[in-house]
Amino acid sequence: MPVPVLLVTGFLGAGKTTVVNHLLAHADGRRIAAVVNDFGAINIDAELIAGASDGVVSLANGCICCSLEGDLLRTLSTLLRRDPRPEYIVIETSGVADPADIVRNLMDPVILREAPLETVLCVLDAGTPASALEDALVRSQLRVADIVALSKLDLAEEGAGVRMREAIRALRVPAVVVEANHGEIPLALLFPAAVDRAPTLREPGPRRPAEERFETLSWTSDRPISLPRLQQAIGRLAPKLARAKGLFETVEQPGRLMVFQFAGGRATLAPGETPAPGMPRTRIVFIAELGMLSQSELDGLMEGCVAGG
Ligand SMILES: Nc1nc2c(ncn2[C@@H]2O[C@H](COP(=O)(O)OP(=O)(O)OP(=O)(O)O)[C@@H](O)[C@H]2O)c(=O)[nH]1
Repeated sequence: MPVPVLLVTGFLGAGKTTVVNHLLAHADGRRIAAVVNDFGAINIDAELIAGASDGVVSLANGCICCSLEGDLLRTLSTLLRRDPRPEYIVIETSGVADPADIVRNLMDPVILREAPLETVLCVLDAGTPASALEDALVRSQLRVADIVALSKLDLAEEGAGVRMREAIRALRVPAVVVEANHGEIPLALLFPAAVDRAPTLREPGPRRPAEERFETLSWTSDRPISLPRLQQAIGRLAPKLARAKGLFETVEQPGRLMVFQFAGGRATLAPGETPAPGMPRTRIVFIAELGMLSQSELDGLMEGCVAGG
């Protein structure tokens, strides 16, 4: 039996991991394998994806639309050889990935037969400004979508949903648009009931490598972080950042990890798990357009956040 693949795309911080997490948490016993690609050296997303019924495979330190394309195909082959075989495979791309290249790779005849690309889901922050919808990467992510999930409607202005639907229609995106409240999308929509039909052949657009536009810097430490100092540092870094996320222990609440997210100009903190032995207590990745942020500037600001720093 072929294993249908769901490809989840969408810009940095749009809400892809939230959708994948929701999907895995509502798998109802279905074996769903997740392949998660974080562009940086540390794959925070793989750690944030909990409750995966058939394991999470993490692809880090590169982008599956650029340098890791071979890794993706090898990973899929390995997943297909698992016993028992997964019933579904979800691939979460990094927010900087142009899915056109991934779709092209998934059109490989063997993969298409064994793990056909069933659905491409693009998660779109409902608060995305009109100008950002003109961005070539965002357009490419939208253009390959079968379904566009509008996230963060709870944070967006009134009427944002209607405006986004109109904007998507104006871009001639041939997708079904749904609302995803904190990642809530019915599984049946993403993996329609198995029908005996040939997989859809797709014609992706031109290549646009993500690694030429964004870079990921990371910062790790074994010392806890002072929250007020971190807030100050993030305030200074914010204008340069496209996205940041990480896990850290605070001076204020030792022994417990906090999950830090910076997306769409908004920073949030949520309680996380207890720190795993052997892992640095603080791991944060920062994604910026090339040349916007240097490692030395980042190190300087972040070193100032640790206790006694
Ligand atoms: N209020 C609100 N927050 C949301 C919603 N969906 C996602 N978020 C938050 O948005 C932030 C980014 O969500 P992620 O799911 O990590 O985004 P992502 O697209 O996986 O991010 P990258 O993989 O780094 O590009 C997190 O803090 C989420 O909790 C939503 O519907 N409402």
